[in-house]
Order: sequence, then structure tokens, then C-alpha cells
Amino acid sequence: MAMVDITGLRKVYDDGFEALKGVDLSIHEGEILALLGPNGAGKTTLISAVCGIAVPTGGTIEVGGHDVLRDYRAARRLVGLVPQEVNLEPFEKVIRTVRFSRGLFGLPADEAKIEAILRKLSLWDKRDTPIRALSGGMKRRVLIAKALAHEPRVLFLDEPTAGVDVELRRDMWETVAELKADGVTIILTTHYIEEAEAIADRIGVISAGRILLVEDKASLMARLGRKTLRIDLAQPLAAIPGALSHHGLTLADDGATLVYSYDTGSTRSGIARLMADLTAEGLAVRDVSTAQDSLETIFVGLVNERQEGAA
Ligand SMILES: Nc1ncnc2c1ncn2[C@@H]1O[C@H](COP(=O)(O)OP(=O)(O)OP(=O)(O)O)[C@@H](O)[C@H]1O
Repeated sequence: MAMVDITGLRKVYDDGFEALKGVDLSIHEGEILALLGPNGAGKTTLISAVCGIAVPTGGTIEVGGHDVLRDYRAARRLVGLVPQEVNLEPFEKVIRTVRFSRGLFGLPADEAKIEAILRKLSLWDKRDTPIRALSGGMKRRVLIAKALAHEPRVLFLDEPTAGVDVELRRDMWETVAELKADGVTIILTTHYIEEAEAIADRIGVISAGRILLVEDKASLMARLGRKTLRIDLAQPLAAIPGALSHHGLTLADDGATLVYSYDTGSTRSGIARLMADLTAEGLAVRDVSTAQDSLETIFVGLVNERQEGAA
């Protein structure tokens, strides 16, 4: 069942800028969907429209079967939003901040619920600490606690791990997995492909106000996960020897570097074979390095693929 159903969503801002150009997106109940996109792709605008913060110029959005414009309260009640920026009251205590968020939705006070949320986010010990005395990571947790205070069925996380350290990123991923286990539908935006890879069930790619694709993670990673191996040679080559031609190599740095591209999703990278063939050819290797395709490269590839497909 679709928990969030978005059809033909357009958003033109007051200055005439079209941030969303007809987005169709169906988010299944209980899934984790990662929306990947470069700066300015329209991720925040999309989330804001679902949460009733940005008014759509066209199209429809339903949450749990409720239209977000016509049936705003019922739709909004189902949604929790963890914003990109920390917007907390610095002198307020953690527990009061979270209680207040629940009250905003007109729900009766429920101390057991608030305690459960704070415990889940490892904030119970900090419940009486003022926000300003928390670390940046703890503040992010408070944002999640606030978003969960009214027990939403759908949680939007707008770049939850931008600028956080590796440990906290992993903690966040764990928290998201636990929420999914509780049956919460989760949509998160991110710039990090490894984040999408770590936690998402499906990945959507958005660029310049359009959804380029939405696909199961496994099939997308297999399609996109390419790496480049650079092999610096002790002696530059004038051309790639014929015996190496089947590896699909290219020559860079005036013949001093061989570049090999391989698929991280396949069972065999072909690297061992390539190295053996280099040795057999008598080529001495000075150094090797690998690089993952960046998200940007992937986007460019996707967009080009689309254009070629349309031509
Ligand atoms: N209030 C506004 N008025 C005019 N243009 C806006 C407004 N808010 C956002 N935009 C523009 O709409 C586009 C999409 O912005 P949005 O914040 O949705 O992108 P994003 O994908 O979330 O980017 P980021 O990854 O940088 O957060 C951007 O070009 C932005 O400048």
C-alpha cells in the first residue's frame, strides 16, 4: 500500500523558479526510501510540500489516503519531519522540548511515550539538560525525538547526517533501522551514496526538479557501482600492448598510467587477471590507487543515459 502518493507535483517559487517539475512518487508503507540528489535538486522542497510547509503549484499529495491540502490536519498528523537545520530553543530542557512538540499536534500528554522516545534515542539521561549544553550529535537526536513526539507513521529526515562524524552517522543508521522495525515509513534525503546503500530499501534519484529514477537498492547499486583503478607504471608506454587489449584499459598521464574501470557489483573485478597480464608483459608497476565513482559522475551518467534513451 502507498503510504505517501505524489502525483504531478510542481512547485514554482514566488520569484518564478521552478523547483519541482512534475514529480510522481509512491512511497510504500514500512519502507526506507533514500532520495539522492545534488544541491538544489528539490529534495527539501519535495519534503516541505508533503509536510504542508510549501504549497504546491500543481499536482496532488496524499498521506495515508488524506490529501495534504484538503485534509491537512489528518495528513500532517501522520508525518514527522526532522529538518536539515538545528532549530532548537537553546535554553529549553530536552524533555520539555519534546513534550512541547507533542502538544503542538493537540495530543494529550503521555509521559510514558515521551520517556520511550527519549530512551530510544539515548537521551533519557540528558532529559533535564538544556539544549545549548548538548553536543551537535545530541542536538540531532533531539530533532528526531521532537519529530517522533506525536507518534507519526511517516518520518522525513532531511540530510540527517550532513557534517556528522562516522560514529554518529552509524548511530543514526541504527536508529533509522529500529524505527523501520517499529513500522515507521522513512524517507531520507542525502548526498551520500554510501548512506543510501547502507540503509535504504529503495533509492530515488532527483535532479533539477525531476525524479530520474526510483529503484530497488540492490539493482541500482549493481548498475551504478563502478570503480576506477589507476596503475602508475615505472616506464611510460607509447600504446597499450595488444596482449592487454581485452581489459578495456585507457592510457593517461602521457602513457605513465593505465586506467581500468570495473564493476563493484560483479563477483569478479578482473583485477587479479589484469595484474597477472601486466607482469607477463614485463610491465613494472610503481603504484596503484582506486576511486569510487562520485555521485556527480553517476548523475551525469544517468542524465546522459536518459537523454540518449529519449533521442
Ligand atoms: N523560497 C524559495 N524561493 C525561491 N527559490 C527557492 C526557495 N527555496 C528553494 N529555492 C530553490 O529551489 C531549488 C531547490 O531547492 P531545495 O532546497 O529543495 O533543494 P535540495 O535538493 O534540498 O538542495 P540541498 O541538497 O542543497 O539541500 C534551489 O535552486 C533553491 O535555490
